[in-house]
Amino acid sequence: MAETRRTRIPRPAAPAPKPQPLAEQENLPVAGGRMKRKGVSPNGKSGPLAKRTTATALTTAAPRSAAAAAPVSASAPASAGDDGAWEAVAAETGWTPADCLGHKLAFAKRADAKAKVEVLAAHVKRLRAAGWHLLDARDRTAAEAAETGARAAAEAAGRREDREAADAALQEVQAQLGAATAAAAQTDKALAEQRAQVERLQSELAGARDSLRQAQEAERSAAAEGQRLREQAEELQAQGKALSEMQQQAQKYNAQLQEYNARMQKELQSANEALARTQAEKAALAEECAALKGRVTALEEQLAGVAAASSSTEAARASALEHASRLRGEVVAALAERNTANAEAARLRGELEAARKEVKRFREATGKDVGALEAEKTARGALELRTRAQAELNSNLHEQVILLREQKELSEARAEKSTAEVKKLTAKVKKLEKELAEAERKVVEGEAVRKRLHNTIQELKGNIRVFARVRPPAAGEAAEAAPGAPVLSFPAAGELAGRGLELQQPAAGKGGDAQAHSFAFDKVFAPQASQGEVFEEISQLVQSALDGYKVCIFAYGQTGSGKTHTMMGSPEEPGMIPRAMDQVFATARELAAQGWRYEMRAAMLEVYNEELRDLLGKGPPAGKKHAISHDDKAGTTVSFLEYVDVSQPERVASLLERAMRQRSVGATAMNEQSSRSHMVFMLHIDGANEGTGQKAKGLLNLIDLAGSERLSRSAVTGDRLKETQAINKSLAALGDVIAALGNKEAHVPYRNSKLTHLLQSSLGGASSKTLMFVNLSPSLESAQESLCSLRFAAKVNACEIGTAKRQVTTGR
Ligand SMILES: Nc1ncnc2c1ncn2[C@@H]1O[C@H](COP(=O)(O)OP(=O)(O)OP(=O)(O)O)[C@@H](O)[C@H]1O
Repeated sequence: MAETRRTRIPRPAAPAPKPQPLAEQENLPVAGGRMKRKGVSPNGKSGPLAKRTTATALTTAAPRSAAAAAPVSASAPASAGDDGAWEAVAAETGWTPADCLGHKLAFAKRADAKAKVEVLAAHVKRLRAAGWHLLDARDRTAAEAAETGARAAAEAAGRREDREAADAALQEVQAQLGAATAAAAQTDKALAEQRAQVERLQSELAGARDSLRQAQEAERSAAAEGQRLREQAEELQAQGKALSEMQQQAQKYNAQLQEYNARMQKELQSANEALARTQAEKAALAEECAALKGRVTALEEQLAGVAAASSSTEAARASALEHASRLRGEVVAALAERNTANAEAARLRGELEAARKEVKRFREATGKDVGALEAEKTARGALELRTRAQAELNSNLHEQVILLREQKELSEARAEKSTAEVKKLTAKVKKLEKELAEAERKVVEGEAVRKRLHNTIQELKGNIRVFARVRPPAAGEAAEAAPGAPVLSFPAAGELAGRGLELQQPAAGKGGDAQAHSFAFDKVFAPQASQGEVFEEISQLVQSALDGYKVCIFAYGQTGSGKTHTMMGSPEEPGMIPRAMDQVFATARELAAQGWRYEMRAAMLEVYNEELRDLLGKGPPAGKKHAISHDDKAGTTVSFLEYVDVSQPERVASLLERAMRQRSVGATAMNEQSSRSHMVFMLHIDGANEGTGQKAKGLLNLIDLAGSERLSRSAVTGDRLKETQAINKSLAALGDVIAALGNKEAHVPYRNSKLTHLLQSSLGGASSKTLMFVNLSPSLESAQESLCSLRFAAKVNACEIGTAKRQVTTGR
């Protein structure tokens, strides 16, 4: 039909669509209908649709008979169509163009030739309309094909350009990455130098502080010694003064005593003399009295003789009377003399009595008698001796005072020297402190640069990273796929050194070939890598939690591949969790110098058979369950979960021990101590900077996942089978979440497992950073499991999750 039409009315041939490469066709975007509807070719010129319009115009312009349709057989539809109006024919007959082409004409038996010709002409018109219609359809299809081809070519060109631009951007990013890495290395070096300088300055400062402390101590002890000596000297001086006063007083008293003694002796002597004189006078008077008594007696005898003789003679009596009167005169005189002597004796007796009284009075007044005076003398002698001794002591003390004064002067000189040294040291300390402050400022600046670079590198590398770690072979464990071909090997040089890993899968049967599978990750740790080396690589990530990021580090791998060893480790070789805690505390202490204060709360729980279990607390009350909730402000919370304040680092070790004891441990055919649950350590970090008013809210999740082995291999039944199914389900859910994040899907199936629901805010959120360890056993019998783990890890590694933003708020 098309060909027939082409002979009658030549139509411009539509350009054949260019065949497109399959890949490009596959890559065609679904959009494009808009251009088709508008009838504009992708290059902007008139496209096939325009051509079709031209062809239609030609057809319309062609002379066509307008004969009316002749009646045909009763079975044929009535013809009323015209040349170009297939739609009219179709409306009239209800045919499709194929019906029309396949229609057989049937004439009425008695129809004459004219009628037949008319029927024929009418059918020819219908056929022509059908032909035109089919040609139009072909043209349209060809035009659409051409349009699609052109658009595909344009889009392919666009995609090529995009790819080239992407390549250029990638190169630029790689160059940036290189530059950033170099800058980071330089900064690290500068930081290390600054740290070394700070350490040197700190040690100098510590030395200077020690010397200063020593000097200050020496100064203090010298001052104390000086003070003690001064006090001693003052005491001695006071003692000396008191002693000299005492001595003076004693001397004065002594002199007084001596004076008094002399006076008393003089008085005693005069009293003794007076006594002796009085006694002598008394004796003389007694003698005179006795002599006078003898004379009186003799005179009385004479008188008696005279009186006797008077009787004999009167004359004699007169003379005798005369003599008697004379004698009487003499007696009177003698009596008067005797009275005088008696009066004198009485006076002397009175004097003696007075002298005695005086002596008595003196004795009473002094309480001393001669013996006492002797004792006084002896005491005075002793006093003199003491005085002499005191004088000696005094002179000794004086010498000591001089000595102490000299010592004091020496100490003062030393103290002055020390003070000068202290001043010098203080100035040095001040200088060192200034240098230290400067160095610390530089460190702070370096720290800020480090953070920036770390985050830039992290952004460039993507916020989900994968590290592979292969444990050493256990005793008796075969680790070769074929002689000399280890199951897991590591490229020692080239681009993949430190990042590449090759797995040799043993031949399936005899004569088969071993298969090699190559993988590349962000980092690969060979069996000899120590815990410290591994931690070194994640320390920056751990640091991010203090900077306000939500960090999630988990260990994935089959049972017995070294997950628990990597995350928890042993007391001899502590794993990532204890090391991370140490680093967090150490860094928090360092950041305190920049005004940061942190509050840290830890919780530990396990996800066992899709149930949460608190490893530190008692768990929910009977009939209740732990419930997970996420809130922008409060972050992730789990009801009835015990959060422990770990601002004191000493508490962490015992917490980890407690949690590990509580963790569900069961035995499988793979590992006698296989952990059958996912263990999650959560550390909430709330930081506030007093100086700047900044606040940072970070979260560190460290997860030891349960073993990922396949059911067939772990040979478990019953409860263990249920456990393994639950583990596999949650691991699959974790993979799905990561894949959905990587594909930027609108819905991320966090709620498909308790583990992913719990980690929702830390996986793929705006401020989250994720690292996965894929732990591998080097054993031959684990090769298949290792391959599964590596494939899972490779899928995770291929995901690119958006740029993380730290949760820092400013302002008070
Ligand atoms: N890097 C390593 N260096 C030395 N020994 C290791 C290393 N990794 C693992 N091991 C040892 O291998 C054994 C199994 O390791 P581990 O218990 O950590 O495995 P796992 O993956 O946690 O197993 P499960 O999933 O059953 O808990 C342990 O005895 C552990 O000490």
